Amino acid sequence: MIKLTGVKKQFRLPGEGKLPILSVPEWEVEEGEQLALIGPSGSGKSTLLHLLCGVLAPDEGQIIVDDVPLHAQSQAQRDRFRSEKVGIIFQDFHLMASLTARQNAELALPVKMPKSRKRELTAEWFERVGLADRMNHLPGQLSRGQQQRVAMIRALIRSPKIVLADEPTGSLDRETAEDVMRLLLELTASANATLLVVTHDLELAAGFRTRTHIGELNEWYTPKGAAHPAGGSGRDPILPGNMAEPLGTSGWKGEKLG
Ligand SMILES: Nc1ncnc2c1ncn2[C@@H]1O[C@H](COP(=O)(O)OP(=O)(O)OP(=O)(O)O)[C@@H](O)[C@H]1O
Repeated sequence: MIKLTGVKKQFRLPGEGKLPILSVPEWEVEEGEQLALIGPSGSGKSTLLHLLCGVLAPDEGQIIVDDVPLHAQSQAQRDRFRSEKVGIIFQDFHLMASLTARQNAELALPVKMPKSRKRELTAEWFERVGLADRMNHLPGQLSRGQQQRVAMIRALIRSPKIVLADEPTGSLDRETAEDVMRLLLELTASANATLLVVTHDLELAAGFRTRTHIGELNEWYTPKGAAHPAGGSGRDPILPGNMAEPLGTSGWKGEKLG
């Protein structure tokens, strides 16, 4: 579903030359996989999401997402790819304050879709996330957790093949964060969408069966395919207390990439 080969990304800083950000020799994510992306601040997690949805292009290497060679596409082609195939969820929801929750969700639907179909689809989705009675409220009249649920509907309503979430629970309290993450995992699993979540929350990351850690110096670690120490529960008892060490050396039989 996602395959990166020899990807390099750097940014040009005025007066300072080029700053290397990401160097990914090889990395694959399978269709339907749910993956937490963790790593220190500034290690390039958001940059990676921007490359995967085509906002940015790599300086070198190949990025193939759902059979689309993004590295070989124009910005316009990548923009079309993003609107058709990718759902994106942000830490701060990015809802339009002057539109109702339902109107915000409808923004993601094709302009040409009949209004009656839009109404039907949004009603179904608001029911699914438990907000059927809040559809006509403005974002400012909703709690932060409810706003993130609306943003989730907007990201998922077109049934994207890939869902990218950048710190989706970063501005929520613990209980709400857990609820929102649970819902995101359930909704993407039932749609067989591939989910990548950037998070600093190690407790939430521990709930993901697959994780990739980007460390200092662009080191990549992934426990993909490793036997899970916690058996069937999907939780890694090692991770939260052991973040001084990268995942690949923490007791997981992690495969170090790069
Ligand atoms: N447009 C840009 N121009 C120059 N430098 C940039 C640009 N975007 C990001 N960077 C730099 O790239 C590095 C990686 O940024 P990025 O936002 O991807 O990291 P991150 O791992 O998501 O960090 P955080 O966890 O703090 O959000 C940082 O040093 C950042 O300053």
